[in-house]
Amino acid sequence: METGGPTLHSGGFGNEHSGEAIPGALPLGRNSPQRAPLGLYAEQLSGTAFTEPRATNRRSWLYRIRPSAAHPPFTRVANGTLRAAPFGQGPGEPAPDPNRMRWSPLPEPPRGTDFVAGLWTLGGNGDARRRTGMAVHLYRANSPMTDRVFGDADGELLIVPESGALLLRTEFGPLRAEPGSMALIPRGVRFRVELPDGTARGYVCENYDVPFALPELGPIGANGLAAARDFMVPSAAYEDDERPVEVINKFCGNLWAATYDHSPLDVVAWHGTHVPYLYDLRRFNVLGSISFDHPDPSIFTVLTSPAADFVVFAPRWLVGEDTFRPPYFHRNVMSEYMGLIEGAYDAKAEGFVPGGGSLHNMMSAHGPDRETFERASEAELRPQKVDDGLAFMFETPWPVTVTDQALNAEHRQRGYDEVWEGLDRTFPS
Ligand SMILES: O=C(O)Cc1cc(O)ccc1O
Ligand SMILES: [Fe+2]
Repeated sequence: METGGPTLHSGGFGNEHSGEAIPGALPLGRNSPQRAPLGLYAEQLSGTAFTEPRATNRRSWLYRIRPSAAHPPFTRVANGTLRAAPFGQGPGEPAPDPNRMRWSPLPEPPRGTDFVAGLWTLGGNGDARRRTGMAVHLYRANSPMTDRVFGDADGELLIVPESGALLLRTEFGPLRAEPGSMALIPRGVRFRVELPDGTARGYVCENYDVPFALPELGPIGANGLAAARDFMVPSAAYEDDERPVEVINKFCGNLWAATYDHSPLDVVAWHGTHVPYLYDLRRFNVLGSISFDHPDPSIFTVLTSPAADFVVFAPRWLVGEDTFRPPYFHRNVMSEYMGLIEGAYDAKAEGFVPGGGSLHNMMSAHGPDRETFERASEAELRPQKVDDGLAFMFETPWPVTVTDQALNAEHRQRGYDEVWEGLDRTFPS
């Protein structure tokens, strides 16, 4: 039985939140009363070390019908198209590759593919066993998860829907993530994905590392970029289902499953800092240059962590005088995976399409394609609104090693280098 729909409340990213599906279910004044209210079991879920400083400590207390501990052994199940760090080290796995790469959207999945089965790993870095680095996944699904629930011990999941909404039924309550929003599921939090539109497609940044946080604002001041209060948390809702439910646990890169004799989404009340969030990317307060030059895209950072920044290219005005306005040519120590949620991106005239993606690895030279370069070099520099698309970037300090399936995918666009062909010399000889 589900109590409550996807009602949300604001309360600010990183704050102490709480939820209570039945009044009185949440203990007051202590976390572990001798007997928790309503016969519930108290359980702590720690996302950071117990001793982590207050500002970055993440933990929640869950008050549930049955303790998560009551389960039979986990056994290995097939990983499908999911892969994990370390990448590029197993036999036959591609070595880190400096070439620029671009992909068209994933092909349609077989009928009956749910969110977990539809996860397809593009690549990543670090090592899930050492809690460092990140992975880039895409997903495509045409079937809701039924009688199974997923939890990722390896990291938090930043989910970016591109097509089709996701109804994320989490231990903390439901979140409905539409294209144009992002959801953040903390490490270890269990959830089931339903598909209100029947099908869904999108991107996932799996962060093995220190959890995502809002970036500091420095000279920007007290406001701007993503506002803490725009991160919504679910209202508590629980399932009281005594039926077999398979819990899939992603652990050190592999999938393990155990069948519980009840739904583990049975949390009646909770409080804490280790909670799922939903954020509408159009709430992002875009800042930029109002004089000249194209700012570095770090100004568009929504969330940051040591392993990855999540950067959004949202509608904005370009007013730079005597300025080449699209992204400049560059070589970057950081590695850039980009995806497109809708429309077009101002550095690429064609080929970079919604549901597709590009990878510009550490120090690989990239920037505007020839067509964009020529157009922007001649453009009349009136104030111009860029509002025909929504793109994002997962930017990571370490090279992204792609998986064999990504390197050899039919939907990888061979010949991507050609977009920079014909940038002929104009320097007089
Ligand atoms: O390569 C890209 O398109 C991403 C990007 C955008 C930008 O505005 C400046 C630098 C950069 O890497
Ligand atoms: Fe770039």
